[in-house]
Amino acid sequence: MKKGVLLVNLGTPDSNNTGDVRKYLREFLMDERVIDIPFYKRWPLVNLIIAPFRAPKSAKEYKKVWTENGSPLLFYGIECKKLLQEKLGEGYHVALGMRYQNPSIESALNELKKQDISEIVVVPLFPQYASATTGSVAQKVMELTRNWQVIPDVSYVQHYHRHPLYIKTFADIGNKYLRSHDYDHVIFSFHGLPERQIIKADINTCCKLRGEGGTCNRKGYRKNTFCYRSACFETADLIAKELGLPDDKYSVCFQSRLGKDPWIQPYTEDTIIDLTKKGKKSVLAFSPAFVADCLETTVEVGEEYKEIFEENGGEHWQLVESLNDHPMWIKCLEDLVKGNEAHVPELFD
Ligand SMILES: C=CC1=C(C)c2cc3[nH]c(cc4nc(cc5[nH]c(cc1n2)c(C)c5CCC(=O)O)C(CCC(=O)O)=C4C)c(C)c3C=C
Ligand SMILES: [Fe+2]
Ligand SMILES: [Fe+2]
Repeated sequence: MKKGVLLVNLGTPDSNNTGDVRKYLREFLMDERVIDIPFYKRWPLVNLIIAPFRAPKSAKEYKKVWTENGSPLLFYGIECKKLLQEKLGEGYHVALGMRYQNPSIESALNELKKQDISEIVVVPLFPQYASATTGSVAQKVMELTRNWQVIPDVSYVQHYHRHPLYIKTFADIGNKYLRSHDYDHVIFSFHGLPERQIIKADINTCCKLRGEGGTCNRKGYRKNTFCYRSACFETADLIAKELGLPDDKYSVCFQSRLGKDPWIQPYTEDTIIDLTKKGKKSVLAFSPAFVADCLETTVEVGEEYKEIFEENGGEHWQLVESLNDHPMWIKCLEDLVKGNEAHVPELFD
């Protein structure tokens, strides 16, 4: 019998046309774990306001990242699936599903069902746990498998922001830039989340106890590995340690806010403006919540934040590209599938 592996990323539109982008946004944002408000409020907000108004603007941005291979998020997903399959060999069958749009998680599970599979390891392509991403993937897999005649043994990789190979791969890619230019500062810009969502996930009270709108920043936050905000700060500290960056040489911030509710802070835009006020002229920007390049890295960090930096007096802005199909990242995926205990680096002991 083979072991099944289900790689899952967020998903991307089928094409960069406004219609497909609108369809994608509707499916994505109607997920109750993403916009976590009651259905009767979510439906009009998504279908009558956000999706129709955002789709044309987003389609323009998707056109900028689209390549001859389509969306990079999907392209690198397919590459990772192929390379991981080669690495794992015949005892495994690797399938790829997207939480929203295509290839769907349902199609990937059906592919696995046709194999002689005894168990499935689900690897969400999100290093830091969030209910909106990892949680949503787990819920979908449970919904889809609950009526199978033979329910497989399914396990979930919940987070891997501490995995040394994930950390080292980002450091390796970043080092390429650090060796060739003397940067004044480094930023780690993570995808944001509504503040209320991390409060809801606050199983160890790390956010609530730290006050200031529920913050749990910096040292001593290691207990709750399911707090997205904590995990982001820890990720940045681990990459910075690997790069040998002193504390005052890097900042952590959160991008991609949607809507008017407070999201986790500091916001990337504010951090950039702050840095320019402090006279920082050259900045290297990591975006480690993403394991593949996508709209949020290439356009948002690589172009939009660069513009803000330059408008405010900055001179040199460089995005560190994502893990994509880096061999050390594929090795990390192999470790995650095989349940190899990641050595947890001791940061603060
Ligand atoms: C890295 C993990 C991600 C978290 C956490 C996340 C939460 C989250 N996102 C939105 C709204 C949007 N996100 C969009 C794009 C997008 N988001 C992620 C990942 C996470 N999202 C990725 C990988 C991408 C890029 C997809 C691609 O095809 O390139 C978008 C759509 C883009 C746009 O129209 O500008 C929206 C909208 C919310 C509300 C949320 C948490 C609640
Ligand atoms: Fe997102
Ligand atoms: Fe927290």
